[in-house]
This record gives sequence, structure tokens and C-alpha cells, in this order.
Amino acid sequence: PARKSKTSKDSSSELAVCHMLLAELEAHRCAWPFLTPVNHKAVPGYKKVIKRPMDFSTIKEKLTSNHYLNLETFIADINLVFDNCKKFNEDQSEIGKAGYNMKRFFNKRWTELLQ
Ligand SMILES: Cc1ncccc1N[C@@H](C)c1ccc2c(c1)OCCO2
Repeated sequence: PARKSKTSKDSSSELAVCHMLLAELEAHRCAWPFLTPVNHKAVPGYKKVIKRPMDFSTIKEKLTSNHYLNLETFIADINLVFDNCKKFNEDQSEIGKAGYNMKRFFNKRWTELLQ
């Protein structure tokens, strides 16, 4: 079947889903390590180890300033938050466990909403 070209309606509904997903992530009880940028002056080694820091407040700023061209770039930033967490934190640490829970929650929710 011919590939349906994306209409502006499609992208605005995708955008609405991104806002909703982000709001759910921010409200999650395990979101606390990811709400604001990691202060690399207060966390030894973070600046050197994590090449592309990302957090939910930065994603919200990018979303509200129309930085994301499509759904994929939004999802890529969300996953960057969790990949950074897995890279820097021990799996069984409080932050490591929070990151694992948030990633599972996100994967469940976006597949429910978008697939
Ligand atoms: C996601 C992440 N990965 C590695 C390190 C930190 C963080 N989060 C920061 C906000 C953070 C989370 C928890 C903290 C903290 C900072 O500073 C000291 C007290 O506990």
C-alpha cells in the first residue's frame, strides 16, 4: 500500500502523545533522579563519562520549543536518559533501580499509546 504522507494532524496528535507521556514520566514515583540535569560539579566523573547528558526538564523545554522534528527524536532523548543512567549507576543502586523501573514504564506506555 502507498505510504501515507504524514499530515500536520498526525504530527500534532503525536506531539500531544509526547506531552502526555512526558507528564506521566515526571509524575512517576521513580522519576526523582531524572527530573533535572545532573549537576556534574556535584557528581564526580559524570562530565567525563556521560557524553550527552539528558533529563526530563530538558526534554520538556525541547518539546515546548518545537525542537523535536518527529516522534523518533523525542523517544531517542527519553532513552538517552535511561542509557546514561545504566552507564553511570550500578544496577542495584537506588538510582540504577529507579532508571530500570522508569525504562520499563516508558516502554509499556509508549507501545500502548502508539502501536
Ligand atoms: C540520574 C543520575 N545519575 C547519576 C548521578 C545522579 C543522577 N541524578 C541526580 C539528579 C542526583 C540524584 C541523586 C542524588 C544526587 C544527584 O546528588 C546527591 C544525592 O543524591
